[in-house]
Amino acid sequence: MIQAFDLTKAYRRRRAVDGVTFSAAPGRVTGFLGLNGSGKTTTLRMLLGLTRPTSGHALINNRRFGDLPHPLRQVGAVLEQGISHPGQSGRAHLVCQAIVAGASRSRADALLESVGLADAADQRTGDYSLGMRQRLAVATALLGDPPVLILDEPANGLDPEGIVWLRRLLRDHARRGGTVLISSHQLAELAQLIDDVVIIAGGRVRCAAPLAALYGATARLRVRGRDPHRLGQAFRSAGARVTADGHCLEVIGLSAQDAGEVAFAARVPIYELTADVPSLERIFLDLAAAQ
Ligand SMILES: Nc1ncnc2c1ncn2[C@@H]1O[C@H](COP(=O)(O)OP(=O)(O)OP(=O)(O)O)[C@@H](O)[C@H]1O
Repeated sequence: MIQAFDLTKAYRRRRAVDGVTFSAAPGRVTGFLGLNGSGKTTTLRMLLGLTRPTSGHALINNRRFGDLPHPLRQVGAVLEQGISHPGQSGRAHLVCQAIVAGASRSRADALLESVGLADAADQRTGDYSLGMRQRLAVATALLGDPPVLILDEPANGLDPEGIVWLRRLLRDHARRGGTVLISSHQLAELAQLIDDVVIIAGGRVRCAAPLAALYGATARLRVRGRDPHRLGQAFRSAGARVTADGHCLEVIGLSAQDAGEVAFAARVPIYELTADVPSLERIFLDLAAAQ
């Protein structure tokens, strides 16, 4: 579990992060989205005890990062590239890090295999491509087999096969009860991976919700039924915004399932019900723009 409570970071007078509160739950993948400069990296660094908050605090599994007894066994992080010495081989880097994390050499070898770097293990990391460095960073994060993963743009530089691999890895981690917090600009990819979403803009959280609820709340339904007037009233009573378009109604604020239930309760037969669900990209841009 990751919890941020009113996290604030000011540089000189400017607040890069301003009262950020959210949580990322075990068993779920949480996407952390924001435009460039919105405060994502600063927030993630505060979660990991790398940047001291001006105010507020963060907990990982109910403790501040600095109070975790075995931090590398509790949290794995991918924060930036260039974590390894360019003259060191991938294997040497991972074996050194395994010693720090209290993991075995055989775990390092197994991870090289599972991230697809076995054949390149003895190459200098300075000669690695961006995608290979990302794979090595993910392997490093997994060394201590931590339940919590915090990943800043881990898909950067990964080819399509690498993205599918990462998606599987993170979903499996969550399925086993792990907590995953991931920032990414690749929204279409992210939409296939995440359960919950936190959107940050100008250092503030604009939205924190399950992705399904966000889609439901922003979906535009087109409904045609026997009695548009009565149907419109029933939808409005259920809290939706309704506009009439000829014999059809446009409904915002209800999921297709809820709209069906409302129509059933109002005893109005439905002839047609289609949902126009906006993409995560559209939702994100609308929320990020509403500063
Ligand atoms: N050490 C620092 N000193 C001064 N300002 C900083 C520092 N670190 C970050 N900032 C500022 O804080 C704001 C948020 O930066 P941050 O790196 O957290 O954004 P981000 O959402 O991760 O952006 P990106 O997607 O481009 O990586 C930016 O305006 C940045 O210039």
